Amino acid sequence: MLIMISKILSFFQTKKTTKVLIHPSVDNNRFPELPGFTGGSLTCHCKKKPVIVKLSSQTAHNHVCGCSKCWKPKGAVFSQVAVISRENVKVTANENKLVVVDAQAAINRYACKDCGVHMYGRIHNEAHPFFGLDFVHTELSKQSGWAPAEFAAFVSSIIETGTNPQDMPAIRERLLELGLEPYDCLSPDLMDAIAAHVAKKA
Ligand SMILES: N[C@@H](CCC(=O)N[C@@H](CS)C(=O)NCC(=O)O)C(=O)O
Ligand SMILES: [Zn+2]
Ligand SMILES: [Zn+2]
Repeated sequence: MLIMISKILSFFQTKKTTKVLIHPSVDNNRFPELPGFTGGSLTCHCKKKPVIVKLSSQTAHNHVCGCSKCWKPKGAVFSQVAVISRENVKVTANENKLVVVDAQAAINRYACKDCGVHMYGRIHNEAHPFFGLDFVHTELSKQSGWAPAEFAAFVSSIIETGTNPQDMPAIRERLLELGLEPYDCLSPDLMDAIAAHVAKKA
């Protein structure tokens, strides 16, 4: 009987203390974007000769992404990724260290070959609905003022990289608590933009 009581107690204690972690940029405070913010620089994790990418505008549609292809910082379950016009993205240092992770993917992700950090993602197919937009991780910037994450995309995909399906209700609950509406593909705005692009082409 005593063993049973202690098992029940420890279950509730674990439940209370287990915190669902999403991504370091959203787990605690999400800072609002700074009006008039005009960009900053992304730096990879290399101590020596880091790759630097200059972004010369604010980003849009920042979100957390659960897909297996987007770069995640160590320990994070989700990636955080935003879009920006490709003309506002310039590699300003150590471009020779960048390699494309998967040339067959719609988004070519340019990663530092030494530290593995993805510096930007680019779509080369002009017919793609998001052609002209690059994908970036603004947490790689020291500047503050970036637009914060607004929603959670590809949530079910985290199961593909090892999340236990049983943990999904708690993860979706936490996302809602953070004000990050969970979607299993992109947000309705972005899905509508894709569908409108397809309809226009048809
Ligand atoms: N379930 C898949 C989803 C992959 C996926 O479709 N990712 C989205 C969000 S980043 C995408 O647009 N991918 C295009 C690409 O990676 O080129 C996975 O986790 O690998
Ligand atoms: Zn690096
Ligand atoms: Zn993704």
